[in-house]
Amino acid sequence: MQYFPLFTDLNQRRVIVVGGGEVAERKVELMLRANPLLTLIAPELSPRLQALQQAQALDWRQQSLSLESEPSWHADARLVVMATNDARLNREWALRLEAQGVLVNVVDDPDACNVITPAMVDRGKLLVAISSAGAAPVLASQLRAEIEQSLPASSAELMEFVAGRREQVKQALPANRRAEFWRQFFALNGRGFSKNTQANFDRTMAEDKALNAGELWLMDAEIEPNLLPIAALEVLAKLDCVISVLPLNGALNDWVRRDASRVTEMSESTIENELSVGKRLLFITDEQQLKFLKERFSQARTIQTGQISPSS
Ligand SMILES: C[C@@]1(CC(=O)O)c2cc3[nH]c(cc4nc(cc5[nH]c(cc(n2)[C@H]1CCC(=O)O)[C@@](C)(CC(=O)O)[C@@H]5CCC(=O)O)C(CC(=O)O)=C4CCC(=O)O)c(CCC(=O)O)c3CC(=O)O
Ligand SMILES: NC(=O)C1=CN([C@@H]2O[C@H](COP(=O)(O)OP(=O)(O)OC[C@H]3O[C@@H](n4cnc5c(N)ncnc54)[C@H](O)[C@@H]3O)[C@@H](O)[C@H]2O)C=CC1
Repeated sequence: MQYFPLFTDLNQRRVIVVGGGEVAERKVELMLRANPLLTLIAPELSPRLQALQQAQALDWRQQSLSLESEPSWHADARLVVMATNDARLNREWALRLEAQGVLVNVVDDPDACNVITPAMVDRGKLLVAISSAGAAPVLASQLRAEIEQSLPASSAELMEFVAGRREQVKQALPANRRAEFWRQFFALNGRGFSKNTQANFDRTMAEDKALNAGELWLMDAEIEPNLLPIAALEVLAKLDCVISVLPLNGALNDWVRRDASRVTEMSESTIENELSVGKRLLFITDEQQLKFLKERFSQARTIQTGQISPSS
């Protein structure tokens, strides 16, 4: 790797472009997207640069730079782009700037650069940068065009949407489930923003919660344990807690996971909390309370003789 890619914050940082021709124009237009304080040093400006100067997008210092110029010309610059048609001047100042640790780009002289500009796909917060280290700018440009195709213009809006919901996802999901959440969201939504994006987000969130939520099982206290289906035994063997006023009868007690806790009651809010951290609960109670729990917890499933109810 000849160059290491880094993304530089140029917002309100001084950037100086030397030269006012076609190349300077292209670099200025690119860099203005990053909102720098832009100074242009050149004796004359191309028509497009003149228009930008009139729109106050840049400061123009109308002068020629020379090898004898005072170094103060670049005093506050974070980045300097040398884009005159005087190759010797470009290179000489580039070497001096490099020696002082200033970032410098020389448009037609990679050896004199300590930074080079990649081909880029700009979708707001999402930015793809492609470099060939100067070996093949045309290939970088072709790849850029290919990637442009796979990222709709509305990707930028999608990035804003996603950035605005990162905190919500952090709050809602533990760290080990967030990456999977986002993979599912992008698989469902794709890379563009549409009127369905919010619904796609909500659906992914709901599915993730359902997938990772605990289980609430209901069983009538009158049930005859020997008539339970095999599937019910598997459920019993994985329980975290059994809630039952009466002690469990012998066979049932054997089938429930040995270290599951046994309690005689549990409040609605405790049930909610336990389910939200993935606990598996079994309520053994009378018909009336079962009915109440079924209405209160829509995800509840019932264990009956001969069958267990399908998941909702
Ligand atoms: C080192 C670097 C310095 C810098 O500018 O930062 C540099 C140097 C040089 N470019 C030259 C030529 C061309 N450059 C392009 C195009 C782009 N050049 C860009 C970047 C860079 N060019 C940096 C390295 C980037 C990297 O490879 O990682 C892009 C990616 C970004 C941008 O400039 O915005 C932009 C594509 C943007 C896009 O399409 O997305 C084309 C094609 C065209 O114009 O259609 C040609 C003509 C074909 C050819 O000659 O290959 C020459 C020879 C000049 C001469 O003949 O004298 C040199 C000097 C040399 O090689 O010595
Ligand atoms: N135009 C192109 O597509 C390409 C150009 N290049 C090279 O990039 C350089 C710039 O190209 P262009 O912008 O097309 O040239 P250009 O001739 O259009 O512009 C050069 C600019 O530099 C200014 N300038 C000259 N001496 C100066 C000094 N001492 N101080 C301040 N400003 C000064 C001029 O006033 C002019 O505005 C040239 O060396 C060229 O060979 C390289 C690759 C492609």
